[in-house]
Amino acid sequence: TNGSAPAVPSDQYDSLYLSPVTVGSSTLHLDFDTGSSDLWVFSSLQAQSSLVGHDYYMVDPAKEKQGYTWKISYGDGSGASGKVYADKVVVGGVTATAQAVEAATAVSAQFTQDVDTDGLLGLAMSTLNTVKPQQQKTFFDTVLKQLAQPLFAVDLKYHAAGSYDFGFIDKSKYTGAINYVNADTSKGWWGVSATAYSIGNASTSATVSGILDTGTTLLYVDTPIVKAYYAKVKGSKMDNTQGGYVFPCSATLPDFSLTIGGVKQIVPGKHINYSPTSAGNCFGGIQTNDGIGFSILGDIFLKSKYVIHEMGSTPRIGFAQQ
Ligand SMILES: CCCC[C@H](NC(=O)[C@H](Cc1ccccc1)NC(=O)N1CCOCC1)C(=O)N[C@@H](CC1CCCCC1)C(O)(O)C(F)(F)C(=O)NC
Repeated sequence: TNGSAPAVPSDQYDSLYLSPVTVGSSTLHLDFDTGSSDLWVFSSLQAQSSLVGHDYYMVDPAKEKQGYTWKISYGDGSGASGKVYADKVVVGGVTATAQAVEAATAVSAQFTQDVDTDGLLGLAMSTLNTVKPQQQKTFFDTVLKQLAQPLFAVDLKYHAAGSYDFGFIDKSKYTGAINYVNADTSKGWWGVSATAYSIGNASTSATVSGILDTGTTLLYVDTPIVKAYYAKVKGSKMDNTQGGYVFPCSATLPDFSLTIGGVKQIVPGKHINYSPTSAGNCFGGIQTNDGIGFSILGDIFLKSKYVIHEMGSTPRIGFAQQ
């Protein structure tokens, strides 16, 4: 089988993308996240007050995996925890009959106040799953054998609805050739490395290693690269109150590219103007990975590409131009 689910921006800046998923008998809107491996949902186990504005999973005690718990914390300091159920999960017509559904008993304030997100669907390796006493499979791992091809493809778009394809490559969603590289899954993520970057049409050799991450809004790379980029943006500065590089909203932003598998993967300058700030300037889509330890190729990087994540005998990543 195969199937496709839409990926709809949650706001006008593409802060995150939401996809409809049937969990048990409810349809929830989840953030598909290649940076983590838990499928967790807002649930009837939470206080009613934290459910306001959310769709949520009505737990069935008969489906509980007795004694199983989960607890996850994310790079931005948010987190959630709860209990585990085995239930039907359907994504774009692809059905997992007994998927581990992690029902929240508690979520951090950031999730409660973000009323669009009803949970996350992790698409990293199952080795990162937080369920105890026994780690559980991601949705992708659960359905892998029934998929026509062992892959999912990510088609996030700039200020528009895109899609996640499971089990097939949709030729209508890209142009030109697909360029494949082996994925480094040793840390549980979809790891890639670049051998150069370019700002405008000037190329510089450098090793940039990081992860593809649909659950991260921006593109985080090494500080020297970030400095070199904003040196080309008149009026740009590091603004600690805003938490990153900002610039005049009228600035012309150069294109940025990373060379992966010998092919330049270009991020259009337009995509690097992420959003206006409360201070009247604009916040950059490229920011420093200081404190993270590796680069994160998030939505700013992904939204100009069709990216195939193939879990074959050797995991591979395919890049194509949208
Ligand atoms: C800087 C290091 C990464 C930060 C990254 N978070 C982000 O990128 C959040 C996502 C978000 C958008 C809207 C509302 C709420 C949250 N955005 C964010 O921090 N910003 C601040 C800068 O401006 C852009 C928006 C993250 O933790 N991503 C998680 C998944 C998110 C967790 C919070 C809810 C949304 C999904 C991740 O799984 O992708 C991870 F890999 F980073 C991770 O922590 N794995 C364990």
